Amino acid sequence: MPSAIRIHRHPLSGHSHRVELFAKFGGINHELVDVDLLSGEHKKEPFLSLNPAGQVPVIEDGDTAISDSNAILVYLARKYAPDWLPTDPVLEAEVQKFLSLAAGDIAHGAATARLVTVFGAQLDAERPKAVAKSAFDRLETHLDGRDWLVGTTPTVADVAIYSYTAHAPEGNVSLDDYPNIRGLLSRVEALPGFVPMQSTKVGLAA
Ligand SMILES: O=C(O)/C=C/C(=O)CC(=O)C(=O)O
Repeated sequence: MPSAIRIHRHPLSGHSHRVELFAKFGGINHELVDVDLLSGEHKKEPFLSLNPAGQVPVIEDGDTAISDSNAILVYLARKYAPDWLPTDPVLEAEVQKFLSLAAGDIAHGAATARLVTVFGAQLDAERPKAVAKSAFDRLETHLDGRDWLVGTTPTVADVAIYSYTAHAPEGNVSLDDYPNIRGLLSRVEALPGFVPMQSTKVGLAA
């Protein structure tokens, strides 16, 4: 049996959660390594040798270190759980589109709005809330008549979108107007191996 991959993460980070979630869904042997963001562990050695960008998550798989949550999902799917990443070029491009959405308007929208309430970030929440609403409007329309974002089975796209979308209400972005999105979140939560992200308003600001 290959040795466990190490997932360096923070329990309140949605980027970290998507990697942990996928490791569970893919049945990938892993261990979680908590990074103390409060003390700035991610901005010092030895963490910076793993990821010079100073961000969680990072995985170590043997001698290989990979950062960027979506890059990690693609790596893990290709290596350990290929059913989660289509090889058809059109479907793969569709998956990539949603990974870009997760790294773009979801990160700058719902995730950033949550930074204010959970982590006490000093920024105006109105702009990220508007970005979140625009992204969710598009997702809601896309999901009309679909169970999953791409194709007929769950892919890494659904995992990448899940964490910050499910936790958008923590940033005061309501999901009440988005029944299709709530349906997708419920389907993800019903998959074998699902683990919730820690949900608390006691974050770094506390
Ligand atoms: O790995 C990513 O895709 C992005 C990570 C970050 O932006 C770091 C964070 O701020 C976070 O973990 O939420």
